[in-house]
Amino acid sequence: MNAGGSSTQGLLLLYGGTFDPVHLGHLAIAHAAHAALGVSVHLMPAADPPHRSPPGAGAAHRARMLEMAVAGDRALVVDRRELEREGRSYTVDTLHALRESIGPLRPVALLVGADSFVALPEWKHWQALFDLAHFVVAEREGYPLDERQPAELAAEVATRITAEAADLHASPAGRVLRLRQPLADVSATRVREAIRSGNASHARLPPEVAAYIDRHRLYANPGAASAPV
Ligand SMILES: Nc1ncnc2c1ncn2[C@@H]1O[C@H](COP(=O)(O)OP(=O)(O)OP(=O)(O)O)[C@@H](O)[C@H]1O
Ligand SMILES: O=C(O)c1ccc[n+]([C@@H]2O[C@H](COP(=O)([O-])O)[C@@H](O)[C@H]2O)c1
Repeated sequence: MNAGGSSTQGLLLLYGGTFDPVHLGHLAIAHAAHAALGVSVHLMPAADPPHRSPPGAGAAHRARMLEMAVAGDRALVVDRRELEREGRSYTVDTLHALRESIGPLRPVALLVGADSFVALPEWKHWQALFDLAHFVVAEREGYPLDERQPAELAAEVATRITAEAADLHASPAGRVLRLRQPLADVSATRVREAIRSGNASHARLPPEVAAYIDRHRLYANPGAASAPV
């Protein structure tokens, strides 16, 4: 198998998120996953993310900021599949639709942060996800994976964990790889809070994204979410 990623049969690595807005922590783990797995990372903004209150910026703004953040970066691409679907962006629905188009054999992996992963048992049909994709779990400041995993998740992980990236290229789904990247202590919540309270948050953002937020006055007031792109 070609682990280099250009083949249509190579590992497809999806990185779903609200990206409200995309920040340097997101880009750091995407690059770490690219380095570990040798394939491009498809950053997939959720149109209507489950299990959280509505984003501060509309989907069109969030996708535009992502496109600016990855422009010219050959390791990262924006994947718009969840923007093209009505209703809540449940991951299991996204993966079923993907499997209908690519079939059962191509390896697929989902990149998630440790805080998302420890909440996996709250996701829709969470156990079915392991039949559809691998997981690549990025460590995150404040979320020690070994301590925070609920027992039902730890039981699933115990039989699936691998330290070998090659295992994710060798089967379609079902393995869990831990990504030990340098931690970037950044969150979109803190970025939004800083902007709302009048503080610049540029150090945590790609410069084009910071300029876009300023230009469209995003996150400064509640009406900005649906303002035109
Ligand atoms: N600094 C980070 N380190 C590791 N993982 C991260 C980091 N920031 C985000 N992630 C992961 O990226 C994915 C998408 O995150 P999301 O867009 O919700 O960003 P966030 O910073 O967690 O946002 P918010 O504060 O609004 O919840 C999630 O799986 C999350 O765990
Ligand atoms: O499918 C679910 O039930 C589900 C519940 C929570 C989160 N997710 C997905 O997990 C990814 C990260 O979510 P978030 O809220 O941290 O941006 C994003 O792709 C979400 O759609 C999915």
